[in-house]
Amino acid sequence: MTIHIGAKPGDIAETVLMPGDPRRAKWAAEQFLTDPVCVNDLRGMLGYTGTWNGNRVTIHGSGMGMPSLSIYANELLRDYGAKTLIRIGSTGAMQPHVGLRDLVIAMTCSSVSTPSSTIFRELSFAPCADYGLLRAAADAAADKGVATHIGGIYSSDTFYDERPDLNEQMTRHGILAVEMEAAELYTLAARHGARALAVLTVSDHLITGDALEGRERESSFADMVQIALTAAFPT
Ligand SMILES: O=P(O)(O)O[C@H]1O[C@H](CO)[C@@H](O)[C@H]1O
Ligand SMILES: O=c1cc[nH]c(=O)[nH]1
Repeated sequence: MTIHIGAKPGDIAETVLMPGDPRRAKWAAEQFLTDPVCVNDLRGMLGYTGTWNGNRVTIHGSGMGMPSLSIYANELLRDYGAKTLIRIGSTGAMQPHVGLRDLVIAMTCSSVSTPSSTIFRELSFAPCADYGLLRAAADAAADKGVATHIGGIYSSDTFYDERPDLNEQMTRHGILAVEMEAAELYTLAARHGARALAVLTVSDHLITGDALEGRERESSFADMVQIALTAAFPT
């Protein structure tokens, strides 16, 4: 047990899927895992371990924003020996050609800051995905026929953003979409010699203002979870 995760040693699998929303962790575990067992509920941050196609997997919430994800990812990597972390999250599209329900796989993550920024001082560290996971997720998405965009994303510290000028610069520089956790996830994985990837579903569009309804979210989130699992355990 750590300060924020109540799981016993051995309760957490080496592969962990991390949605921001703890209830998405419960939903995904119930939908996709065989014999899921709740291994953490401290602070309501749910984590489940079960198997997928015979492979042991944990699905654990990260909370919203990099400070929250950083706590859980640090403890999963340092104290529970996690080796592969895949974020499964929602994202807001920043390009006209990226549509609602499309998948975005984050190759790199730009940010204004992350909880790790202070250790880099003058260095502008470039958090990037594990290439093997990225390639496997791209293959899985292609096999499934899901519209998918692979490239740079923006990991923001704010949901209610007051910098339209910054968003304009990111759109201008090809950033596909915005979310709030992946840059720190990639940085921590690099520090701990682990693999990380973010597979995201477009839930809303910053340019058009369109947004998915609740039911539509569920079905497109299912594609994302399946693709993340297939990427973690390619056949
Ligand atoms: O759907 P999740 O995984 O929570 O991800 C996105 O949604 C939250 C904001 O509503 C932030 O956590 C953002 O990254
Ligand atoms: O962080 C997020 C997630 C979804 N949509 C957004 O606009 N921002």
